[in-house]
Amino acid sequence: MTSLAAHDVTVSYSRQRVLDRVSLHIGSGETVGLRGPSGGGKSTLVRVLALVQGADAGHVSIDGTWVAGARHRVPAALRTRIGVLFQSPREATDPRLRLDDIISEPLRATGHPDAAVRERVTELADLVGLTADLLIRRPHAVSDGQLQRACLARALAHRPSYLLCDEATAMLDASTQAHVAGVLTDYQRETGAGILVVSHDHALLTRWADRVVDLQTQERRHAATAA
Ligand SMILES: Nc1ncnc2c1ncn2[C@@H]1O[C@H](COP(=O)(O)OP(=O)(O)OP(=O)(O)O)[C@@H](O)[C@H]1O
Repeated sequence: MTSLAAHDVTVSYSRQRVLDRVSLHIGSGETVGLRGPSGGGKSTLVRVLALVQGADAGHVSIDGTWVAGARHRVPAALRTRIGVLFQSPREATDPRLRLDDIISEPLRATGHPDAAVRERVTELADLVGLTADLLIRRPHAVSDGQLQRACLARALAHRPSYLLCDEATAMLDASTQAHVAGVLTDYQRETGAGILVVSHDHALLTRWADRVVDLQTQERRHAATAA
């Protein structure tokens, strides 16, 4: 099965071990929920899976290709197969950029020509429901929900095979939350993408995910094995 997977990933910050031999896989077409206590390392695991943060031990594989190291050593062709959506769109965007520039960032970074970028931005804006008048505004002039839609468009820019959603709908009102979930579900149906949904909201996870992984339970299992 094709999958994005963490294999025995361990991460510590100073002396604090945040992830201890954590393994998790997200199969193509599958939606996996991830829950765990606050500060338990969920966002750290997302960054490791997104290939933007290295692990102290263990590694990540994407469709059978094993990856080691942090972002700068990972080829763009692998990185662009993973899209990430974070909780706070304001922290995840440059306040000086217009929404259309935010959406086009990953395409420009990989050297797409201007005409192709413009065409793809229009397509993505349509997909997430952003009108032309919103695309020329900067983050301060749009709502959190509108900005999160731009972040969703940016996450989909390279048509990723895997999408990691880190509390991505937690700050949104119910209707924007449903819209974002709908766009992701449609995208998954069309492309067979695998999706990881990190959330504290148990009801949301059981409604949305095919299976739910509890980070704490997984780490306790290791502790029991080691004892
Ligand atoms: N770059 C960093 N440097 C030092 N400590 C960090 C760093 N990033 C995270 N931490 C710490 O690691 C622990 C795990 O953080 P992380 O954000 O991964 O957990 P989380 O499960 O996503 O938490 P939450 O559910 O509250 O968002 C926390 O104690 C956090 O303070």
